[in-house]
Parts: sequence; C-alpha cells; structure tokens
Amino acid sequence: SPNSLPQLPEQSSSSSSSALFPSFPGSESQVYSAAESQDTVFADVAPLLTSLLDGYNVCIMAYGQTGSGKTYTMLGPQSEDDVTLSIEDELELGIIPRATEEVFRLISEKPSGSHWVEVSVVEVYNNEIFDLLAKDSCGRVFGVKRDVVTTKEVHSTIKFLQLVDKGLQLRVKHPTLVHAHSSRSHLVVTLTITMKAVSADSFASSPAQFESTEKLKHIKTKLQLVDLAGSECVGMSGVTGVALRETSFINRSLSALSDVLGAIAEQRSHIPYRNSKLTHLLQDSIGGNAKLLVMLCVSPCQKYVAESLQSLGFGTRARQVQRGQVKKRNLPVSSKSK
Ligand SMILES: Nc1ncnc2c1ncn2[C@@H]1O[C@H](COP(=O)(O)OP(=O)(O)OP(=O)(O)O)[C@@H](O)[C@H]1O
Repeated sequence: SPNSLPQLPEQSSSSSSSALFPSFPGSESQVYSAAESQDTVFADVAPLLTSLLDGYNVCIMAYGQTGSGKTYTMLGPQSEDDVTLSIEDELELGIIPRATEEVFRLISEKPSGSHWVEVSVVEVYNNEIFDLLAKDSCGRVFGVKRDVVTTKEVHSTIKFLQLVDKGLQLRVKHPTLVHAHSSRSHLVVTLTITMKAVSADSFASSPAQFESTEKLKHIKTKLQLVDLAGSECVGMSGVTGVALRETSFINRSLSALSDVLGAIAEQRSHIPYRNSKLTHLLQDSIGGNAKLLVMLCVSPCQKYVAESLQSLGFGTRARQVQRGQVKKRNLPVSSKSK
C-alpha cells in the first residue's frame, strides 16, 4: 500500500525492498526488506524450477525503477569494472545463477542423458535484439543485432556463468542522475531444457511443447530470466540525447509488456505480443500455460513515490494474469496410451 511506504531519509538504492508477485495459483505474495538475504528470496523462487522440469515454461523477471535493485536481485552485486559472477560470492548471487544451479541439480536426479540444457543471452536495446553470445571472425565476442540467436549447450553452472559473464560485459549501460551504472537494455537469459520422453504417458498432463521425430519424442521447456531495464521518469533521471531516446524505447517496451499482461488477464482473443521485441521474445514464457513470477523492486525513498506507485501498478497487473491464464494444452498421446 502506498500509505505504508516507510518514511525513510533519502538513501541509496541499496536499501530497496523487493516484493514478490507470483501470478500462479496457490501462491502468496511476499514482501522482502532490503536486509533479506538472496538465499531467502531464492527459497521462494525454487519451486518454479520443479515446474519447469514438470513441463511448464517459466519466466522470472525483475521490474522496477532504475537503481532499485533489479540487477542485484537477478544476478547479484555488480560494478562497472567487474561484471563477473563469481561462485566465491555465493551468498550474494542472485536468481539467475541460483536458478541455473537448481536446474542442474534437478537434472542430476534424472536418468543420465535424459535432459540437456541450451542457453542464449540477449539484450533488447532500443527495440532491437542483440545476441550477446555471438562472436566475430576473430573470435571476439560482441553484441550482434539479430532475431535468430546463438544457443550453446551447457553442462554445468560454471560454464553457464562464464557465458553469462561474457554477455554482461557487452550490456549497454549509461549513467543517469538516479543510478551511475544504469542498465539501458532488457537482459534476457533463456535456458531451453530438452527432455527425452520415454513415452507421452509420462507427460500426459504436461503443457510443454511436444516434438515428435521419427524414433524419439522430446519435450522442450523454456526458462526465461529477465533483468528489465529501469522504468523511469525522464525528469527524475535527468537524461538527454541518446539516453533520452533509450528511455523512450525502455518505457515503450515496458508499457507493451504491461499491455500484454493486461490482455492475458482479461482473456482477450488477441494478445499484442508483436507490439515490441521484448514481448515477442517472451511470448512462450508469459502467455498460455507458462508460469510467470515478477520480482518488483521498489525504492523506500519518499522522493520516488511516483515511480514506486507505477511499479506497484505493474505488479498488480501481473498478479491478475493468473485469472486470465488459458487452460492447459493437452499433449498428443503416444500409440502406447491410445
Ligand atoms: N538488496 C540489496 N542489498 C545490497 N545491495 C543492493 C541491494 N539491492 C540493490 N543493491 C545495490 O544497489 C545498487 C543499484 O542496484 P541495481 O544495479 O541492482 O539496480 P537496477 O534496478 O538494476 O538499476 P538499473 O535499472 O538502473 O540498471 C547496486 O550497487 C546494487 O549492488
């Protein structure tokens, strides 16, 4: 509630608090203080990863004004010079590395060779998709603008972290008055899990994409982990020129995302996924049978009350999605189960 925003002195964004707005049935919203550990937050996120291996597409995204703690929540602490995600800072690691670790842990409990994981890392900048895993002819990594993105098979969290690190070094950042290292793009890390299905029976109630080849049946599910660019009021962030243009693209794509969530919540026949590259990219994991979780990052400073209310409005819309979720898609059944 806006009335309960703490009356704190102005302070840095490191004192932000995050609210968890799960939008799937059976879950409660959670509010976390700035003192809450990454461990505590992740404990509430982890069950979604079991759903992933049960055949659901899952999207976990952080939304909030610039400097409110989205990157910290999703990745962990970062500075301009060091974007490395280090296993040594394990306690500080955010949702993206922890979720990947959990996915590999869950897979290790399955029969060997029955699951494999592919990763892509992209940023959506000024409504264009940049592939952060693409390399030029000299082997140097750089962001390449394109719609078909590189995917790499990974077998461990360490390999995954190395890939994401490379991508992070290329992410577009510009200082604003609110945040010196503001991310100016949406970062989307996608893990695609392919599961060998012995028969369709085992996935009879799963909504996942079902692929049939001559001899083998595969189930593919997608986990999309999203660190959104900050929603911001231009007056507050003091941006001009290139940064102002970026802000306008950021705000437009965030409002396209909000429109999509609204359309899903209202069960409209047309969901405007194609209104922005961001929503198009997230289509499989925010619509249909997917499970969406929004981490809402909110500053405790009174000065940012307008931004905080705007973020809470987005969270409210995301929560309404559960009512609008379409019914489970039934998978085709194998001849054995006919
Ligand atoms: N809960 C927290 N505990 C400790 N430090 C935090 C916490 N949340 C944020 N911070 C710190 O606050 C600063 C800003 O956070 P962060 O970079 O995550 O913001 P952001 O919302 O991603 O900003 P932008 O949208 O501008 O990229 C960072 O130095 C980060 O390490």
